[in-house]
Amino acid sequence: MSENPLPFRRPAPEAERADLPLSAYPRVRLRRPRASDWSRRLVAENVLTVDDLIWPVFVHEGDDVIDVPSMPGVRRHSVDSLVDAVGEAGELGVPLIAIFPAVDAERKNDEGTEATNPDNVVCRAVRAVKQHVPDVGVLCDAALDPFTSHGHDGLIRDGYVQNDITLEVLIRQALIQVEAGCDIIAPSDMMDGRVGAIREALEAHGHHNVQIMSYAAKYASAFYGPFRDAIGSKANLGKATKATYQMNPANGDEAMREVAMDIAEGADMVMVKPGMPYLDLCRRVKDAFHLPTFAYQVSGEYAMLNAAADNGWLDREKVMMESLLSFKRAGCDGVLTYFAVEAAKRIRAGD
Ligand SMILES: NCC(=O)CCC(=O)O
Ligand SMILES: [Mg+2]
Repeated sequence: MSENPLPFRRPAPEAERADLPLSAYPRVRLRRPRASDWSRRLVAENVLTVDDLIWPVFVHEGDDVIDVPSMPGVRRHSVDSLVDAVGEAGELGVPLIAIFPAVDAERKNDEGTEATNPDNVVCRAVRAVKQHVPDVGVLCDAALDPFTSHGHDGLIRDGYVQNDITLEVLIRQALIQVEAGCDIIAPSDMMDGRVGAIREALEAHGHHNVQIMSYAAKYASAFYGPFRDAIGSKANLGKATKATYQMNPANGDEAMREVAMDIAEGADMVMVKPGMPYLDLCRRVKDAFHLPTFAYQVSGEYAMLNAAADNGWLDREKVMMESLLSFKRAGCDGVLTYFAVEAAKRIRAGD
């Protein structure tokens, strides 16, 4: 544990105190190692590599490719154009993509039944990607929000998103995605018990090596707005809140309980979401649990950096790289980011 369990600070013994850098100036000058580029590189504590990048992508039923206005540079792909885009990401060395569907309105209903259709657009996209770009890992969400006419992640009875009946649907959704070739299931619904339920079903069906990356600490955040434009769920959700299942941004200790529960239920890796406003949780989770830990730099974070850059207020490439490096410094093993391909290109170019 990094926290000091004692309620008071132990005074440093004299010998230790003599080594404190502040008292040692000018013997100690922290600027010495910063004086040249080679030295800054030599002592860098963290580095962002292409292996740290997970690329979220959008796919829809049509043959056209549609720009997402609130996420400059992000597109809703057709299955064919998705395969090409993933091919390019794979060439750059991006290890994993996350596929999100924009589902046609007429396929949505209150029960989200399209989520369990083995020929839905997610499964078709997974099959196509695994056929043409087999060396890139594929992650799929388990959650109903892209498929429900109310935009919630679960089934509603008596005006409440019900936990236990939703689990049954999530299990079926996870299984069809795995049968289509998905490598990692990422439950993003925040129902209690979903990781255990999905893990049990995967084991029972012989899918022993399918990993679960749990959206363990997923907050009821206002930073998801542009994502809802991209998958077309914003109008479905309207002014409704997801606060009865996603976490309160005020809470940190509760996130630790969420993570502990998901690990106990069989998660191989966990995620904190959103990213930049929640870096404290990344650090706490990594320090406490020592398992692969990821952050999702969500659509609103991407949109905000782009909007400022488009106004000339920020240097887009620099804030992209700095924001991604901050996830490594906070203890993350990797980051889901809409910048993944661009960042990979920059890393490959050596700058
Ligand atoms: N389950 C995936 C998301 O909800 C993504 C949110 C975002 O990028 O804003
Ligand atoms: Mg949970």
